[in-house]
Amino acid sequence: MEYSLILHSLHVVPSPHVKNKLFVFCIMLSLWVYMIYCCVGYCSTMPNLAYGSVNRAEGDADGDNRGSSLGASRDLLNNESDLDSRGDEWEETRADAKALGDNVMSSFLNESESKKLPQAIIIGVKKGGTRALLEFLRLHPDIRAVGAEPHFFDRNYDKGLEWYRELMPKSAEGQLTMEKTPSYYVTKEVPSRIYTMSKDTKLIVVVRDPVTRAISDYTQTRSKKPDIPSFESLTFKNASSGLIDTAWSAVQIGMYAKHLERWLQYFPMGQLLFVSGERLISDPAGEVARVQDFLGLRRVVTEEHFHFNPAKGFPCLKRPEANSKPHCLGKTKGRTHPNIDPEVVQRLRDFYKPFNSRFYQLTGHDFGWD
Ligand SMILES: Nc1ncnc2c1ncn2[C@@H]1O[C@H](COP(=O)(O)OS(=O)(=O)O)[C@@H](OP(=O)(O)O)[C@H]1O
Repeated sequence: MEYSLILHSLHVVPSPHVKNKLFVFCIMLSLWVYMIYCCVGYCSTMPNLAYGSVNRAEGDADGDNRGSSLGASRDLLNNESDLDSRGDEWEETRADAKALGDNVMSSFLNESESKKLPQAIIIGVKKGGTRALLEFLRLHPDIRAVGAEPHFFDRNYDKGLEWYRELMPKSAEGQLTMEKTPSYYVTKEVPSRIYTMSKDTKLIVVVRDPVTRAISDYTQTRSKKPDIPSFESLTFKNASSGLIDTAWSAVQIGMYAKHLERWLQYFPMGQLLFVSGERLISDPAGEVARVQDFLGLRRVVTEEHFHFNPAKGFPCLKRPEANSKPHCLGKTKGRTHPNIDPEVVQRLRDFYKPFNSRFYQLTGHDFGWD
């Protein structure tokens, strides 16, 4: 009896009324799923206001160097930088994890998006303002940028171009792919390697007064290793000679002309853009306009995207369309510098003078550091 009932129920044919209800339910369900994917996809193609996540993560990352996801660190100039950049990578990788999630969703709908090798790279300089520039540019809808520093051309070159491409976010036709790794500018092997990838790569360098840059570099190292010797003693080869120690990376990076000459063996001057780190703070919209022009993009990021925060002393980002609070970079950007003996500062100024003059001559631009 039970057996025949089961058989009967298996062969029950739903009435037309039930069929209609099922049909409508299926349509509603598909529409609902489609709308959710649309919303997520739309969000990921909006200008990327990653500041919030960078900001939060920076607070956590300060003084903590765990979690570098981009391979073993190796700095060709000075080991201390390994420690420095790992902290940055950690905070930036978290911002990227979010971007990656967004990418997965948006590409679900847009099959035409693909990962591309970067057509433009911010190659330096360390402590010049590279993070600020990249975050400003990420507001542009035609730019897709990886937040973490890939260090492909200096530390991870043996992993191959496919490894590098995989790190990039997906981009649609007409969008530019970018990355920033400030150590590229001073690493001997990098110009030829980028040239081998593509001789058309656009190169952006954020430069800043080399003396302030050196102090900023030292401040970052000291925040991780409080016991290092004083800036004054590291500046000189030894106390008695009074000779500047050009082997110290904090000093060496600021000899911009010397490094530029290496790049010019591979790339014409017109393929490099030098952004003033000072103007990036005093007139961010002006500097970003130059960068957008250089990249051949519409001037989308403008004055209305910046808000100067007097407490922080730096411009922060805002989205004019949303009435949201401006987002500033975290506390690892814009640190208070220690007071340095003015005599040592002057010695460094004198040391950099010929390098600066040569740099102004090569770039055709006086950055006003002297
Ligand atoms: N908008 C904004 N907010 C905060 N900080 C800003 C900004 N614009 C430029 N800067 C300057 O950027 C300096 C850090 O440079 P980088 O991002 O190139 O550093 S790093 O090489 O990636 O570690 C950082 O250096 P310090 O002031 O020495 O911390 C800042 O002076």
